[in-house]
Amino acid sequence: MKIAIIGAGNIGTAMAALICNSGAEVTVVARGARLQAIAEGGLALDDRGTRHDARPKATEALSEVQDAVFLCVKSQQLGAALDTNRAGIGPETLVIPMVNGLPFWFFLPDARPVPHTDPEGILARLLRPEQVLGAVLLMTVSMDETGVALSTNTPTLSLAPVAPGADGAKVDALIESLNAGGVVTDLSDDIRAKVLVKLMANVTTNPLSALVGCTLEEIGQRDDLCALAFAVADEFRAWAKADLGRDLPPNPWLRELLLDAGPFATSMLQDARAGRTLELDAIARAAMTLAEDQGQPMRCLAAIVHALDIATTLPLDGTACAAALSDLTSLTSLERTPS
Ligand SMILES: NC(=O)C1=CN([C@@H]2O[C@H](COP(=O)(O)OP(=O)(O)OC[C@H]3O[C@@H](n4cnc5c(N)ncnc54)[C@H](OP(=O)(O)O)[C@@H]3O)[C@@H](O)[C@H]2O)C=CC1
Ligand SMILES: CC(C)(CO)C(=O)C(=O)O
Repeated sequence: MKIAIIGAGNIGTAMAALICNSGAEVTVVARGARLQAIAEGGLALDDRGTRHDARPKATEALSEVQDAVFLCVKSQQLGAALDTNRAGIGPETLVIPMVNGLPFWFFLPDARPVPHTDPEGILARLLRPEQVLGAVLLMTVSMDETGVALSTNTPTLSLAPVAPGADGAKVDALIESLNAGGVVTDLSDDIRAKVLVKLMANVTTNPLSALVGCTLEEIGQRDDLCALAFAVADEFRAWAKADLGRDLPPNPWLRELLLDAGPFATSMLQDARAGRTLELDAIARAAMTLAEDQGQPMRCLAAIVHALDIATTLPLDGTACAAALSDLTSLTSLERTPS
């Protein structure tokens, strides 16, 4: 199989290093110094002490049609990444956006749009719903200063066509390649349920972690942070039930997950520390807007997003952090006090 990975950050590097083990012909799309480094020295993943070194092809843009293309960029970068690589994506190419957040395809094949996820309409224009595979990746990856991806758990991936009419044989062949490379992959019969559970974990932790500079474990351990995460979870769960008829796991499940995750800096905290754009549109604003449209605004999440929007540096330092936490905590206690 010809498999391309667009984006050679945390997830793209980890995926490329593993898929190269499978015998597939792998091409990585990167840019700038990262492209040069991969072209010259390959790339590597260190999975809890086991190292996977790989020498995929490296290019600035795809020029040959692929069997499958993994989009390993941030959600707000999907449109531009697709556009630049149009030559590698034919009508039969499977396209797998490996992003967190509420995905642009969530309501397909219905026409209902997911706000904030395809602002320029590029994804809708360039992709046929039948060629898109929804993906939920459970993996924690960061990168060391030499460009080696570091992961702390076995990558587990769920995939599923987002609309009827997908090429089932090609999907099966892709799943076989992924498993052969060491990405534990299944074909999900309810990918949207998995998206919502993963998003509940991200929406409750990523923005908060970027604001106050805490790891997942710290959110689980500190009562003040955990209360805020739970307040967002309550809002998100209420929207998912009212709008989508979906039940999501309860708060004790969330706390267990956070404590089990250990001292991991979320991808949004990594972005905050590096001064990069935060992935708030897909992870927070999409669901916030849908909930607002339903007359059920997510006030606590909106307050965290507002605090991120007005911050001059992120994560917040000592005094600013204490003030923001005090404001947020008073908001959640007001919400929980019956009038
Ligand atoms: N890290 C994690 O543990 C997890 C992350 N995720 C999700 O996975 C997705 C990817 O995250 P992550 O890997 O951490 O993000 P990174 O920011 O580490 O990687 C994104 C990479 O894509 C590159 N890129 C962006 N646009 C293009 C383009 N047009 N052409 C080529 N390269 C491009 C960026 O390059 P440049 O630096 O040049 O901009 C960067 O190297 C996100 O949605 C994230 O939320 C999901 C599960 C876990
Ligand atoms: C690994 C995990 C679940 C941590 O929140 C994540 O998806 C992220 O960092 O974006």
